[in-house]
Amino acid sequence: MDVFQPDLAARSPWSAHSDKQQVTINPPAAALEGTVRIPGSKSLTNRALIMAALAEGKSQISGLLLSDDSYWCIAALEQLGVKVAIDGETAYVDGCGGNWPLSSGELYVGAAGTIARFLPGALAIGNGVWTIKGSKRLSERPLAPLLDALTDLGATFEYEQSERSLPLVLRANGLQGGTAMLPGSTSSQFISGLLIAAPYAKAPITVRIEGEVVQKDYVEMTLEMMALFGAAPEASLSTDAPFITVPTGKYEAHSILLEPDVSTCCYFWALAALTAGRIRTEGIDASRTSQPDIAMLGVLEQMGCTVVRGESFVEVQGPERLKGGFTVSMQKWSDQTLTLAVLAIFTDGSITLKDAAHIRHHECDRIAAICTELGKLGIHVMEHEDGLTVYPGKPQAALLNSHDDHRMAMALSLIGSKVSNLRISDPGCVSKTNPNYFEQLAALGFQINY
Ligand SMILES: O=C(O)C1=C[C@@H](OP(=O)(O)O)[C@@H](O)[C@H](O)C1
Ligand SMILES: C=C(OP(=O)(O)O)C(=O)O
Repeated sequence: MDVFQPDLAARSPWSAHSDKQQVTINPPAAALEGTVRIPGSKSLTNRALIMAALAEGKSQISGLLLSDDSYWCIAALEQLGVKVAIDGETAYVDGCGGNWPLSSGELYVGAAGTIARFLPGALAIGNGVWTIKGSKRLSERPLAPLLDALTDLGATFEYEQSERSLPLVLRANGLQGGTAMLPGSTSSQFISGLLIAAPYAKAPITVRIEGEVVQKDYVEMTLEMMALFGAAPEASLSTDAPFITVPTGKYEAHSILLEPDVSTCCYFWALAALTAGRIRTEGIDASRTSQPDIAMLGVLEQMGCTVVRGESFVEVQGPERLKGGFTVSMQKWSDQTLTLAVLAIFTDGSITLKDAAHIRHHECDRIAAICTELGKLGIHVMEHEDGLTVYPGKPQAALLNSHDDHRMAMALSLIGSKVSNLRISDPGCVSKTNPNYFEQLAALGFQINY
């Protein structure tokens, strides 16, 4: 077994199964058929929580995700003195109007890239001294371009371990206006993080983006949410020199019902694809959602699935035989690279996934990790700098390592619909975005044993 220590300190009280060494998955006895209730979107939840906290007045956020990433977001906002009341999947947030009630303290953001990239700017608008810490992996993930941009706009950072990464101390003294430059190639979250804070700067901020933006739709999602909370950013994203200008102002409290998490839906749509089954997920209008992973549906159709896009549901029916033999650019929706890599095993031709070099900086080096784990199953894989090629094969049962990465665990679990006694280490890591994942599989007829 690999020597690999998950960072259990990043598991929140909303996690489950972090005490379990491994899960064994066996395929369901009957064809997969059913409706799966998917929890709220991580990306929408953390954006809404932070904007509601900055806003003037009381916001109601319904359809909230209850997972590690949202737990640490709420915990950090409470450390800043913001009152957040949770009732089921609804949060009531007493916004601070841009003046954080407290002016110093320590914030822990777990393993959440969204919080690590969205909070520094939001804190920099005020006056205070804040220590920000995160999981071991999050402390290795890139942050420098955002910190440099915030430094240029007036924030001061000191570093407790490595330069320009967590853990850090932020001395906030308001954000100046002006132009900030950010690269687009490493993480869209840097851009979102600066945009969220920008209305509270002392003068308008223009964010200029250098190079192509990975996962650009997440920037659009940020702009849409800012508009819902009353901001008026002006974006020009489709040009060679993309920029966004944000006028000064304040967010206004807003009541909002969040969509289910499309990234999580993808694992269930993939299960329908793999088993010639039929799975329906409720609450998503595929023609309107801003969540980029909705692109999965088009690729599933290319693989032979039948997809019904309802006004408030999506249903996927898998074919007798999945088709492969194509290349997909994952630049815009790279969280599903792992899911497609697993689907590729069970098709009639190799699949190449490209333009996803940035996922080497996610919860683990996802390209290296998926190649290693598929290799353990006897699957032929070619690793590329920006992706991988997966060749169809017959996986043998194995113990797979989830690399403390919720998407590794959820993607690898799909193999359990085809292979008996598939084992995955540290199943609790799914709680970053979907603590009840293995219970959802059990409800569909999988045998799940810890
Ligand atoms: O803004 C967001 O909510 C997200 C942006 C993406 O990150 P990167 O742009 O850092 O790749 C995505 O992978 C992540 O799951 C959510
Ligand atoms: C990359 C991801 O998360 P994060 O928000 O931590 O970047 C993810 O959920 O796949």
